[in-house]
Amino acid sequence: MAVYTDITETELRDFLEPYDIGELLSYKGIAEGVENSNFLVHTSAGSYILTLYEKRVDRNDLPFFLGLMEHLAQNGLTCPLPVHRRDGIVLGTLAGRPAAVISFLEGMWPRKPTPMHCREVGKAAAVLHVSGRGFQRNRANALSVGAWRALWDQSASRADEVEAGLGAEIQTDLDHLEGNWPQGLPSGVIHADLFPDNVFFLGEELSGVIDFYFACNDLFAYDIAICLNAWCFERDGAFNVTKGMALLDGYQSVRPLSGAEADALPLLAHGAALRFFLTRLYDWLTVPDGAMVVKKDPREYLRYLRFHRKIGSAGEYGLRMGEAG
Ligand SMILES: Nc1ncnc2c1ncn2[C@@H]1O[C@H](COP(=O)(O)OP(=O)(O)OP(=O)(O)O)[C@@H](O)[C@H]1O
Ligand SMILES: N[C@@H](CCO)C(=O)O
Repeated sequence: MAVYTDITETELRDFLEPYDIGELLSYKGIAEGVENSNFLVHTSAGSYILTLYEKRVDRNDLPFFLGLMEHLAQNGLTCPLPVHRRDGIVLGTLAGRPAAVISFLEGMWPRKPTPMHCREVGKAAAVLHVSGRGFQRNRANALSVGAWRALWDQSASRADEVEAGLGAEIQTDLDHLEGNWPQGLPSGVIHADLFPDNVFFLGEELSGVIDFYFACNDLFAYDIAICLNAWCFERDGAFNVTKGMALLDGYQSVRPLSGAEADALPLLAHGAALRFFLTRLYDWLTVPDGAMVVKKDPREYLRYLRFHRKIGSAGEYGLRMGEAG
């Protein structure tokens, strides 16, 4: 359970007092997620999510994340809305952490994504990219290629605990990705963590996207690369090209890719796999004492990055240029 910081009922009642969301009836920690502490809060007015922002979230970034949710919701993407207090403020402090209340979104995330889910998430990613265009704030991607070496350095000495001989392999990847990372591709606001557990469905309908706490300005195609990793591999580590095709067709039904974006996709997918491998590895080796959190296995992403190294062109992911429908 990702509850790094616990709260008492009294603290919560005091925190909720400036909001117009009725009387507190119950609350409980949410047994999912690895980044922040989340609570489901029931009041006489309905259900809400209370988030206490933890280690990877910089308080100065919160106006970007919370403002972005409002902007996207107003421009065609279904996502949670931050709840404003009576004085208009959306960000407070609870148990020493920055904290916000956001609206509760109905739906379930897909435990076994199908090509239908992949097509819908591809579409939603493109809608997000297009809807984000007028958003006035900017946030650099703190976990892009320039940050990976420092992240690796924090784990490198213990990486053999995960797999012997990993050091040289990851160094080679870092050199290759740093030396070849594309410049000048179309960019804007990206989600940067669009995994199945952040996308809700009601039946076959995508009912909303959550968890904007890695959102940033970066290459649109990098967001697609993250999705290919998160949605299109099977449990046995095999890439499912039918899912890849569905995801890329779904994306291109809203925003077609340029030739340069298509050419860059294998490298971006390789980089995306390394990014999630590195954060998982760091957490695997250093998760805080006392936290109840299900750690994610870095080896899953090690398999993926080994796969991407061998990809010659985006067609191998199922990309069809000029013929998506
Ligand atoms: N607006 C919402 N409506 C309904 N449920 C939500 C909402 N926000 C969060 N949740 C629930 O809380 C869980 C964790 O939320 P979230 O993914 O934002 O946490 P996190 O710690 O940032 O996780 P992650 O590991 O995905 O980064 C979700 O899987 C979902 O069950
Ligand atoms: N989606 C991430 C965790 C949250 O950043 C992962 O699966 O590693």
